[in-house]
Amino acid sequence: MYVSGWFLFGAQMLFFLLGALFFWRSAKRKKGGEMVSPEENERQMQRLEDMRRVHLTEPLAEQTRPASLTEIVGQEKGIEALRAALCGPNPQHILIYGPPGVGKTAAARLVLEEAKARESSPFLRTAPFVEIDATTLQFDERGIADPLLGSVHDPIYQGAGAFGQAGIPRPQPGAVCKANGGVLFLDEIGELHPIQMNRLLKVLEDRVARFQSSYYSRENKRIPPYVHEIFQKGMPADFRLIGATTRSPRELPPALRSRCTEIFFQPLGTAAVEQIAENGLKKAGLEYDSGFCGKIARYAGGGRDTVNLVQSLSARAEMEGRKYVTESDLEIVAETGRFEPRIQKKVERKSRVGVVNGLAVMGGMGGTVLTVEAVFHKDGQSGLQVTGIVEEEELKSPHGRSLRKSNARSSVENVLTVLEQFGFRRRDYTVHINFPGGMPVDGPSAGTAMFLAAYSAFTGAAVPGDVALTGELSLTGQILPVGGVSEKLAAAQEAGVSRVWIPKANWQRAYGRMELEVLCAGDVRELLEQIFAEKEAGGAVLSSGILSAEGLGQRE
Ligand SMILES: Nc1ncnc2c1ncn2[C@@H]1O[C@H](COP(=O)(O)OP(=O)(O)OP(=O)(O)O)[C@@H](O)[C@H]1O
Repeated sequence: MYVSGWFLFGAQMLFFLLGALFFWRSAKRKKGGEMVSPEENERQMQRLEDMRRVHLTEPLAEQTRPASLTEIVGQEKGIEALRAALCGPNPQHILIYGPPGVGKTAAARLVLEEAKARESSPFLRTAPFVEIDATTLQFDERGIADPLLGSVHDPIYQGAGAFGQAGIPRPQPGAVCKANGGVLFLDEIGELHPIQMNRLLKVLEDRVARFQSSYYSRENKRIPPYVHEIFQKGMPADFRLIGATTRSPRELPPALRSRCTEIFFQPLGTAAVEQIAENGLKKAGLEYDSGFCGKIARYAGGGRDTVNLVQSLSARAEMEGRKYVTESDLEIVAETGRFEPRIQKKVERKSRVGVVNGLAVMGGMGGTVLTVEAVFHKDGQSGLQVTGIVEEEELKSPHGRSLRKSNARSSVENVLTVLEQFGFRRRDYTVHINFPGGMPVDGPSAGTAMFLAAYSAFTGAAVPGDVALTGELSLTGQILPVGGVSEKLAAAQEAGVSRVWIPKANWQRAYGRMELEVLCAGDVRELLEQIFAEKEAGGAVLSSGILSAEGLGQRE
């Protein structure tokens, strides 16, 4: 019993000494800044080296990435605006709107390179381009980790590190500081959490990112001077913001919009997609029959889709040891990649009664042609039916979900009131207005198209199929200005429209240089005079050029 007591005491002492030795050694290492043993460090360095030695070939998507602004197809006006906003002596913050995969990121990256090469630009040759995607930023109210704005690594989260043991909070710079002196490209900026957005706006204003921590004290002598400096004066964050979004302008905070130059990138038309396909096939060294790029354009909605398709085509050809690609390759690739053929809405050129092409903008996705159909029955009854509209549309945003109600129905009511100026009496007619295609219809800007369809159905005057219109209608028949005219004109051109009427107040000289004819009118009488000028419909033309129900023998 006596011997075993001594034995136990000896074992305890040995255990204690070994523990003390271990803690002494590790404390010594940490004091010298050594967090891991030299052997472990060596092992990890070797692992990194081994990983770096592995190289796959450069994906075609990288090879085909535009290397200069001239290689970006179909965005000439957007690029011109980007250059003006960023390449001068006083670069602006910028917002780029446009559908996915049409070259927004590629253009932003390249325009900084161009700015850097200019003498007058404040961007140095070393100016960084820092890219971050707002959809990957998770908002954390405690701000423990914020890759965009930066955060403070408090000692409690630093564990056994030197700063943690000394109780020193450690500022972690975010993308706003990493972009100092260059460009911060924030993709999908519309998805940013509202609190993060407000903080970002503050950084834009101050050009400094500020850090706070309850562990920070000015009196703490153990805090290194550079950390004191950061807590007291902030960290420089002097950059130009380029935000890109697929949302429409009204979905972005006005406070952000008012600080930025807004630039719109267009959806890519068939010709642009064909050009991108051709460039991609050439870079991949593939041969193809003439007309093949046009077939690719049937499946690809944008530049990224095109590059992806070309990449898959190239992979197929390579697997089979071929240097050419065929239509059957394209069909297989499109089928397996679920590339749906693009519905290329082309307008019918023939004149029809009660059928008119309107124009609309679908969020950030660009313009589209929207058909309006009207049927009037003179059956001595009064009735109005509006069909084909999406009455309610759910909008998702970082603020939550909201419902947007279509006001197409009330716009039709306005249209009928204006039509009363032309002899229409509600009590005598059952009116049916239809919007084929089930699209969310923004009533007001489709006002003139609805009016023309109703006027045509009422009078029996056929409307040429290659005409399209946009414009809001007032109760007195004035045509009021609308938004998104450029996008609408691009969509009209793509759909084969040859003449478009827009509100007088929207007229710009540049529209006069477009392939299609752009005309404008201030009120419905002017519009009707222009559309039906010298054109016989139902055998009756009024001296003013405006057709009346009386003159035409209305459809019963
Ligand atoms: N207009 C274009 N001209 C030439 N290539 C294009 C064009 N648009 C897209 N591409 C090709 O698609 C790739 C992806 O385009 P990019 O990332 O610039 O699109 P994005 O508009 O920024 O899309 P997202 O909104 O999805 O980020 C580019 O690297 C390029 O290869």
